[in-house]
Formats: sequence, C-alpha cells, structure tokens
Amino acid sequence: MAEHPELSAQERAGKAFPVSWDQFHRDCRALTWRLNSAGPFNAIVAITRGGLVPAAIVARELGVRVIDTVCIASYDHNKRGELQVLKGVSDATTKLGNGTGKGLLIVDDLVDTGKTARMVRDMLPDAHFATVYAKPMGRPLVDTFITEVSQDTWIFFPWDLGLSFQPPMRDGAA
Ligand SMILES: O=P(O)(O)OC[C@H]1O[C@H](OP(=O)(O)OP(=O)(O)O)[C@H](O)[C@@H]1O
Ligand code: HPA
Ligand SMILES: [Mg+2]
Repeated sequence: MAEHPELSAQERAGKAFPVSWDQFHRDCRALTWRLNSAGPFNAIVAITRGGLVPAAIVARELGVRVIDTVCIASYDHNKRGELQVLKGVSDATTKLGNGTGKGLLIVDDLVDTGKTARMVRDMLPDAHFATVYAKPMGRPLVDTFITEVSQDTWIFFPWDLGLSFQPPMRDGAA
C-alpha cells in the first residue's frame, strides 16, 4: 500500500488536476468519437456515481437510450477499503449482452487502482469498458479512455468543486 496509510488517497496524491464542466464535456465528446468505431452498443452501463455524468453525455452522442447502472460503494471511502456491490446489472441488460456483456458499453469517470473496474469487468467480461481519465495502475483494464494522468495525481471533478477566492501568486500561491 502507500507510504502514508493514515492519509486519504486524495491527501497522498501530490498533484491536483481540476476539471471544469466545459473541459469534462469536451473530454466526454472526444471519448465518444473514439467509441464510434468500437460500437454499436445495445446499452450503456454506468458505474455509479461518477460514471453517471459521462454516461449521460456519451449516451446522448451515440443515440443509446437503454442505460443501466452498477452501484458500487467503498466501505471506507478515504482509505479505499473493500468494495460493496449495492446493485448489479438488471436481468434485461444481462440478456441484451447475451449473458457476457457483448455489445454493452460500461462507462466510468476514471480508473485509478483498477479495483472498481476489475469488479465490473468480472460481471461483464465481453463488454467494452470506457473511462474519461485513467491512471497507470488501472489503465490495462480499460478499452478506451481520453486522458492519462500520473498515479500520484488527484482528479477533481466539476461536481465536487465550487468557485472560491484565489490569493494572488505574489502572496505565495502556486
Ligand atoms: O480504480 P479505483 O481505485 O477503483 O477508483 C476508481 C473509482 O473511484 C471513484 O468512485 P468512488 O468509489 O469514489 O465512488 P463515486 O463514483 O460514488 O464517487 C471513481 O468514480 C471510480 O469509480
Ligand atoms: O483521482 C481521483 N479523483 C476523484 N475520485 C477518485 N477516486 C479514485 N481516484 C480518484
Ligand atoms: Mg465511481
């Protein structure tokens, strides 16, 4: 595990990568361009909660109207403890994917250690797995993504951010 297990993953990450709504929308559209040649897809499976936003944008661009969710929670979010599946794929979606996920598109906002992706891949081994961002540890689990950031980078998504005052650089701000 990491050098400072008492710190959260966010606190351990040395670099910050804040993403605006505009940037996120652009990156989701770029992701859809890449996915065009991998489809067509019968349905999208969003990994909640972070996958809901890119799934909505990708679904709109691809014209997919069947959207399902896999709901996953960490027992202890900060320490990235054990994952718990709160809701799996519905029977209707499983049928659409011929039981293996073929023709389904799984969408998440990012892959970090790959733990979440591994869990969902095991449910739907033949599905296409797409994320907007990827870190090196999780990258091998993803079929299509847009931007890679280093493992020690924390990505701040627009739905977790708010506008706040920034001190001038001459006062020591980075
Ligand atoms: O590759 P991993 O190390 O598993 O991390 C990636 C997962 O972590 C985040 O979700 P999180 O569990 O924080 O929940 P949320 O989507 O509900 O915010 C993110 O949305 C991915 O699903
Ligand atoms: O870099 C990240 N940002 C936001 N949520 C996350 N969950 C795992 N890694 C990250
Ligand atoms: Mg998530």
